[in-house]
Amino acid sequence: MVENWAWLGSSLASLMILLPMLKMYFPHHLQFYFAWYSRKLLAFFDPYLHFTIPEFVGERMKRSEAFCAVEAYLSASCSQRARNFRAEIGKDSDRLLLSMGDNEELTDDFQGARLWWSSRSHPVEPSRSPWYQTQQVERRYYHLSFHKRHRELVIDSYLSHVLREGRAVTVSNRQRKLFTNIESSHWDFGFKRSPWSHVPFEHPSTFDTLAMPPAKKSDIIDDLIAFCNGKDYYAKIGKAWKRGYLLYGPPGTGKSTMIAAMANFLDYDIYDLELTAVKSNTELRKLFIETTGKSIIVIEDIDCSLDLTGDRKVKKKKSADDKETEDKKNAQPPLPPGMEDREKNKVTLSGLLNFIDGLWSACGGERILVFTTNHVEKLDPALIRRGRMDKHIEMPYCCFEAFKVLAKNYADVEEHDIFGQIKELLEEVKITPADVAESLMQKSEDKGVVERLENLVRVLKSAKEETEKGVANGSCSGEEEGEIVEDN
Ligand SMILES: Nc1ncnc2c1ncn2[C@@H]1O[C@H](COP(=O)(O)OP(=O)(O)OP(=O)(O)O)[C@@H](O)[C@H]1O
Ligand SMILES: [Mg+2]
Repeated sequence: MVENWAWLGSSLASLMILLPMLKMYFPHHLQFYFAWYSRKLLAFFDPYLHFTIPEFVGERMKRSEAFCAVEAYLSASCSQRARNFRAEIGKDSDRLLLSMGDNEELTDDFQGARLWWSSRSHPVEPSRSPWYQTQQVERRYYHLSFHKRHRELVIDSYLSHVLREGRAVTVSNRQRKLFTNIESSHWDFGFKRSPWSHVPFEHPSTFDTLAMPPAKKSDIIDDLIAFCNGKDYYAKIGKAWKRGYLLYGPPGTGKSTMIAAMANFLDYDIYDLELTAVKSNTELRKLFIETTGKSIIVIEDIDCSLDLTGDRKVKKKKSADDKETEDKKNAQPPLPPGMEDREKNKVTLSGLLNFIDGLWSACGGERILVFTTNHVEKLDPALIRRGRMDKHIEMPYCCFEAFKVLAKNYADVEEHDIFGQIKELLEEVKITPADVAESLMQKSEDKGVVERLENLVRVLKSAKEETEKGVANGSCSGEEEGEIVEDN
């Protein structure tokens, strides 16, 4: 019975939509009366309310965000219950996205209310405007019916539930991207080109394959989970929903690998910001505004990116040296025009600090900032203080626990007699996970597990000899406790 009412209601609603197309056949005054009376009739008999969500909206016929969210929301139940599908290849994706086919109907239950969704389409009237001609022959829309006693529930809760869930499905279906900034001379906002270019993000690193002490790893995972579930908490404490991580340690200890693992864990995009290609603080802000939520913004090797370290000191010293500098400048010939711009336009420490936690940093929400460095001691304390870089993570040399992860990944071995010897050597020798991984890597078919473990023992022994030789000669190998090895 209920279904019959819903059917009657939705049929009359469809008639309303089709009415404009009947204008060719009905005189204008009749069209008006017909529509008016049928609406009255519908309201009198039909206890059901109806929503229509068209695919394209606005003068420019943009695809409606609400339509996309509903489509994604219904795609989950559609793959299980529908008999008639539409399948499309998602943008930048190699997956088929399923949606309801024409005239397909689905029911949905929400907090005790039953709702009916259907997918419809109607032919497109040819445009009279010579400027706007569309290629489409039909226009799709979703139709929702429910009993009027659920009006408040649907308007207050159900529709936001559909939007939220639909957006979440869209995020998980999307092909994640790795962005990099384009030189500003190639930016073209007139044609709505972004200052970022991108490729699909396909790095396979995960926290399972990341070699580091387990306690440290689970601490980072817990921190990430708390961040991505913390929308309400951040709002409550009045803090922008973002978190900064500083990853520091010698080359080859897995800083970049960790960033990829973080992105895969959280299902985020990555914006890899090449700071040396950014000419000014204004450009930096523009780049930031063009990033989206659910992303990690990375600045690798922050100590090498720009001369950010001395900026504040320079400012302080400046007043004392002002006169002297001014005199020197006056004595020198003027810089050529291009060079003058370069001198003026560069990213400064205060520009970068603004980028991290100024007013603009709150736009978009749900963003993680990661800085990496081999030389943490060179960074200005203002740049990495808690609140800007909230969590400092040292990426250490390879310990036995980390080795076990690498042995499992690279050689498929979890326990072996040689492990004892390796454990002792790792306690005496500083070696990066990258070097251990290289020794364990299978380079030819005939190299078995034992050969690869023995190869690692050889590498560790020769590293130990090197260190001992260095100590005997009284020369420092540059690898004292806590010291960071120079990247040659
Ligand atoms: N902790 C680790 N866990 C798993 N693999 C690692 C780890 N550290 C290094 N590797 C391996 O070594 C290679 C180099 O690591 P990665 O590029 O992450 O080092 P990095 O710390 O970013 O070095 P750099 O400071 O030179 O940028 C990676 O491709 C990865 O295979
Ligand atoms: Mg790196």
